[in-house]
Amino acid sequence: MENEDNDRQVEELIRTRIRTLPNFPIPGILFRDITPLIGEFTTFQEIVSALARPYNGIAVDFVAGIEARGFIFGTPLALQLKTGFIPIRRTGKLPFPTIATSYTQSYAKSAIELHMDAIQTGQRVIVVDDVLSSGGTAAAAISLLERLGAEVVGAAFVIELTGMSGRAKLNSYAVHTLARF
Ligand SMILES: O=P(O)(O)OC[C@H]1O[C@H](OP(=O)(O)OP(=O)(O)O)[C@H](O)[C@@H]1O
Ligand SMILES: Nc1ncnc2[nH]cnc12
Repeated sequence: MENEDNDRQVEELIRTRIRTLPNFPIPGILFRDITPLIGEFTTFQEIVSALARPYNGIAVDFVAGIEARGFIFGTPLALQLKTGFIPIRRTGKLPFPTIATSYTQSYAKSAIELHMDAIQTGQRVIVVDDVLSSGGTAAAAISLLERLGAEVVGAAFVIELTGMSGRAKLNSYAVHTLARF
């Protein structure tokens, strides 16, 4: 009950603070700008604590964040859960040998990669990003992690765009989102 009240309060906080801009970055996209959520300490802290809540007491080896906005929430989440952090980056940015994949997300095509030594088989990972929309980005990140033998124990997002079927794309994973639009 206490957790449900907390969840409702955090969802309300996000709904009040998020900034919504039409036609960015391309016509037809209603862009959900998370910068007001991180510009103020208590809001940022509430959001990171809410992201962590389902994983408190669960064995997790790493939080993996997806460039760029996934880094903003992923690194404080890793510190809160006392895990290491794995950056999943756009291709060409990581210096050590990598595995890569290309994907389509809501308004662009892109490619991401992961250092080949980032994970040992069986290590338990949570994937984090700011927005779950089509799920293309998160599914690509999960596929890379699983190619290295990771066990993906959850995928956490600050915002879920419910009309975009990202949750259906990730239906074999435990998806945790803080606010739905
Ligand atoms: O569910 P999807 O349709 O895949 O969309 C979600 C992705 O889109 C945004 O990233 P973007 O590619 O704009 O990159 P950024 O984080 O570098 O801004 C967002 O941060 C997610 O990573
Ligand atoms: N509508 C949207 N707003 C912000 N980030 C997004 N990533 C994918 N779709 C998005």
